[in-house]
Amino acid sequence: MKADIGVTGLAVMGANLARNFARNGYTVALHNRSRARTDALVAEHGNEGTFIPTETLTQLVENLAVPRRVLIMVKAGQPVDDVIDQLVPMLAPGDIVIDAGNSHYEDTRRREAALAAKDLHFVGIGVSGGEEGALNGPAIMPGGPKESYEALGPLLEDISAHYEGDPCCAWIGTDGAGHFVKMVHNGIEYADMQVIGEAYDLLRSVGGIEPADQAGIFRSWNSTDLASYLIEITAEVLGHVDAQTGKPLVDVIVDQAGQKGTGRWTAISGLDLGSPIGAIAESVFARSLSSQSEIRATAQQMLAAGTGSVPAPQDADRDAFVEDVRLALYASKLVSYAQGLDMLTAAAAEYGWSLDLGTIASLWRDGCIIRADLLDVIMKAFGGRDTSRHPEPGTTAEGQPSNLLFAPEFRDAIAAALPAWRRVVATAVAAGVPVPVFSSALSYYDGLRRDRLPAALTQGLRDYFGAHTYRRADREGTFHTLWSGDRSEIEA
Ligand SMILES: NC(=O)C1=CN([C@@H]2O[C@H](COP(=O)(O)OP(=O)(O)OC[C@H]3O[C@@H](n4cnc5c(N)ncnc54)[C@H](OP(=O)(O)O)[C@@H]3O)[C@@H](O)[C@H]2O)C=CC1
Ligand SMILES: O=C(CO)[C@H](O)[C@H](O)COP(=O)(O)O
Repeated sequence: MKADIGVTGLAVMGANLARNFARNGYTVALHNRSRARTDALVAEHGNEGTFIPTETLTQLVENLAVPRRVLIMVKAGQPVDDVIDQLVPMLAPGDIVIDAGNSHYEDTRRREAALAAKDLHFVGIGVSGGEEGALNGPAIMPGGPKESYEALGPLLEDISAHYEGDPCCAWIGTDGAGHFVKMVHNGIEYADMQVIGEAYDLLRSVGGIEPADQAGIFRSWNSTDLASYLIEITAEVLGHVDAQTGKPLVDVIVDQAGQKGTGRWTAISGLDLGSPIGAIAESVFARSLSSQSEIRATAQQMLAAGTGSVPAPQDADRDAFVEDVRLALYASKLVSYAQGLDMLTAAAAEYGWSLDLGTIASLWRDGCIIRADLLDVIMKAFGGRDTSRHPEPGTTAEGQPSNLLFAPEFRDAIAAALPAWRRVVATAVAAGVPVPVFSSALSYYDGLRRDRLPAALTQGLRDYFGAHTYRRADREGTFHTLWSGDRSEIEA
């Protein structure tokens, strides 16, 4: 008996994906660099399906049906190259190598080109959903050659999450497109968590609402248009009491947020593409600032003067404040999604990918960390799922808004939230509570809408010190003012 797929790398994600394939009726060959993980998986879960444990990559390959499908789920970076280098000499044209880790999309582009030259298919897929998603159904974002999706897609769709019958998996685009989309998913994930954190901080620092009571507030918000996995688990975390101290767990956890790199990559790519993704970038910087423990400790002594404060709202005012914060959170969240999707459009143009925003939003409706009711509305705003990527019926991508915020339902929602959003940012500034994403998102929104931006002055200054020239609003051409001469204007 040959296996339908081989999985190498059996830590949290690989082991759970392998079990997911097996539970869906596929025969799975298993391999891990150190044998112990393979043995543990078979010992603990061998009854969940048909596994073929192997000791070496050679054995793994020998046990695969043709075309061979090998899924790599090892630590991102050099380990992926190491495994590919070992696998390639053992594979034959038409075989498929799948990298399902959080690899950088440029690495995926490089690896895809190298394997294509050997007539091998290399498929970089983004997987989201953490440990539980990997086992029970993650969101899957596969890139790579479209023809490889014929041999691989059905397996991936079977193990993916499903939203109202639609698999949360569809071919995304060539080479690194799948990993790029997963990277942006994570960038949005960073912003989502940061706006939740800012809401929590405001409710506590200004509203005087303790974590246990906030758990109830977040639980109630999960029945509004904020309904999402992250809001749901926020209620769980805020409601959890530390068994050792009796304090809310959130008060015991060190306030320094970790990061493994995908958020940073999103911010860097945004800069490279010229995409204004300030809300996402601010969420990365917020984690960086949180981790600067020494400088923060010094600043608390050196920069103590002028700490803001506002009176805590009482009773009815408090309810109004809570609702204001909810609306500010929702508006800021919409802006970060708009920025992430806008960045996908920029990347599609840069890399020649045909990214369909409706399809991408549809994949994020379930299984992934940013899953939210909102994503079904976003999918519909972008014309639904592209049927050419998936056999299910759907509408065409024609008439898509050029920015999420232009879709009527979101334009109206933000307009309704705007007064509350401004009040919340103003209150936060007065109280000295940092709200980098609430405020950056609001500035993005205001910046988009403003008829004249101070960029005109920036251009004037650039022309003054560097003869960088400027365009005029009243006629065609490029101009330079002779600043150190008679200050007449010449056509450049
Ligand atoms: N954890 C999560 O929630 C998510 C993780 N991901 C991504 O999935 C991938 C796997 O994540 P996770 O399961 O957490 O595992 P880790 O990222 O912790 O990687 C551990 C695995 O990599 C193997 N490994 C490390 N170096 C090498 C090497 N040089 N050669 C061969 N194998 C090596 C380890 O083998 P050994 O046992 O021998 O040490 C082990 O199987 C990562 O890219 C991660 O970013 C994606 C979505 C969610
Ligand atoms: O990909 C994921 C979820 O979608 C991983 O959990 C990833 O590790 C999250 O990023 P970070 O560790 O930087 O918060």
